[in-house]
Parts: sequence; structure tokens; C-alpha cells
Amino acid sequence: MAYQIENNDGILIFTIDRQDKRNAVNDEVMEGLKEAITYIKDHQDVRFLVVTGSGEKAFCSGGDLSEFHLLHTEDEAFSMLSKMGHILYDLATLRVPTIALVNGAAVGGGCEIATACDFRLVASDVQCGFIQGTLSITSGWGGGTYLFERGLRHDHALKMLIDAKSYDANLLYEIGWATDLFEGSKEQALEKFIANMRGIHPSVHQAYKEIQLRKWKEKNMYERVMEEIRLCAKLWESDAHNEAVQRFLNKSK
Ligand SMILES: CC[C@@H](C(=O)O)C(=O)SCCNC(=O)CCNC(=O)[C@H](O)C(C)(C)COP(=O)(O)OP(=O)(O)OC[C@H]1O[C@@H](n2cnc3c(N)ncnc32)[C@H](O)[C@@H]1OP(=O)(O)O
Repeated sequence: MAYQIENNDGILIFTIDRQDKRNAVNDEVMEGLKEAITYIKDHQDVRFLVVTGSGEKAFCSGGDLSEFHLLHTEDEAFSMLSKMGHILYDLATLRVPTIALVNGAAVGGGCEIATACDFRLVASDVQCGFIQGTLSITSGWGGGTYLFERGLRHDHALKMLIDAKSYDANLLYEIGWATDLFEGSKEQALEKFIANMRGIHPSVHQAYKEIQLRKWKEKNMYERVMEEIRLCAKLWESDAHNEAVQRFLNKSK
């Protein structure tokens, strides 16, 4: 199984479990994330969604390039990108607070998943980045749009996207991408982070999320996310992208 879903006393934990691929997202992971979101919609007792990766090396390394490099045309790319884009939009607009428990590297689409969450708890020794530019594409799951909404200074957000490199945890905290840094056990870090929130009635959490989501509706978030995905799909079919992916896939051979 490429993922685990665990309801731990109202905290739904979704863990990507593909350590050999640094927790890259394939179709199975997408379906799993969809299942977790549907579960939350159907179960009022769930109060938080936590997304994390198994092991210590990676939170998520983005889309699985060994599978997705088989998609060549703009339309083929759009089909995959928009599938995950819809799932992330559903995650970002959930009624419960969402937490990315960033246990290891979060790069490419992995950084987008973390950015789609309300909070990012980041292990102090990891690196994360919107490295898509090194593959001659842009963020293809809507992560750029979420980044611009996360309250980072505009120049910091834009630089993070166009630098296309991984930042260390201290810098991520400094620019406001990381909500908090932790050392040691991720479970303990999570417990500490939600300790106060747990004592607050869930209707209060939901009310604040509704306020945020109303603002997003007014700002046409859905349309902006879909436009971002369309832009990435266009770049996907370029020779520059294909060559960059081939270089990545050949590097360990
Ligand atoms: C498709 C959507 C698009 C988006 O919208 O953003 C994307 O996500 S594009 C994909 C962006 N991701 C990448 O470019 C992957 C970058 N990966 C890395 O930089 C590194 O792997 C890492 C995450 C920093 C971890 O580094 P390290 O611990 O040194 O591991 P290795 O690099 O040696 O990798 C181990 C193993 O895993 C395979 N791997 C890693 N990432 C992916 C991936 N995204 N897809 C497929 N496979 C991946 C890597 O090839 C190695 O395999 P083996 O050589 O067979 O062991």
C-alpha cells in the first residue's frame, strides 16, 4: 500500500508510504488522499487532517517522475495535474484545520501539498522547495496560488518560486513558510502544536475556516488554481521539460 490513513482520536493522519521513491505521488497516493478527504467530509468527529511522509528522508518528492514522464502532451499532462489539483483544492477548502507534518524533504509537488495545508510543522534539518523550475515547468497542482495566499511577503513568495531551489528549515521559518520548526519526534511535535486547539470547540475552528474560505471564493481561488494548472500543462510538453526529466531519471543509472 502506498499510503496509510489512521483516525487517531479525531486526528486523521494521512501518511504517504513510498520511501524507495522518497514518497513521490502516483495514482494510488492520489486516490488515498481523496479517500482521506472524503472520510473527513463523512465523519464529523474528525477535527484535524495531518499529512506526512513515512521515514525521515522525505515528506514528499512531488509527482512520481518514473510514472508521469509517460505523459507527453499538454492534454495528457492536464489530466493528471488537474486530478491532483482538484484533490488539493478539496484539501485546502476542508472545514477542519490541516497540518503538513514535514518530516523530510518536500520538493516540487511535495512542497505544493505542504503549502495547501493551513500549517507547516517542519523538522529543523530538512530542506523544501518549489524546484519545478529546474524541470522547466511551473507548479502544476495549484501550489503557487496557495503560496501567494499564505501571508508571506510577496517578494519572498515569488523568490521561492523562481529560485527553484530547496531552502533550509531556518530560512523557511524566517520567510514565514514554516509555521514552526521541531527537533526529534514528529508525533510529539504534533501533540504540542495542537494541544491548545484541541480544547476549543470544533465549531469555532469551522467558523474561522469559513471566514477564510469566503475570502478565497471572492478571490476566485478555484479559477486561479485551474489557470495555474493549465500553464504548467502547456510547459509539460516542451523539449526542455522532457530532457530535464530524463536527466533526473538517468542520474542513478
Ligand atoms: C508532477 C507534478 C509536479 C508539480 O506539480 O510540482 C512535480 O512534482 S514534478 C516532480 C518534482 N520532483 C522532483 O524533481 C524529484 C526531486 N527529487 C529529489 O530532489 C530527491 O530525490 C530528494 C527528494 C531531495 C531526496 O534526495 P535523496 O534522499 O538523496 O534521494 P535520491 O535522490 O537518491 O532518490 C532516491 C530514489 O527515489 C527516486 N525519486 C526521488 N524523487 C522521485 C520522484 N519525484 N519521482 C520518482 N522517483 C523519485 C530516485 O530516482 C531514487 O531512485 P533510485 O535511484 O531507483 O533509488
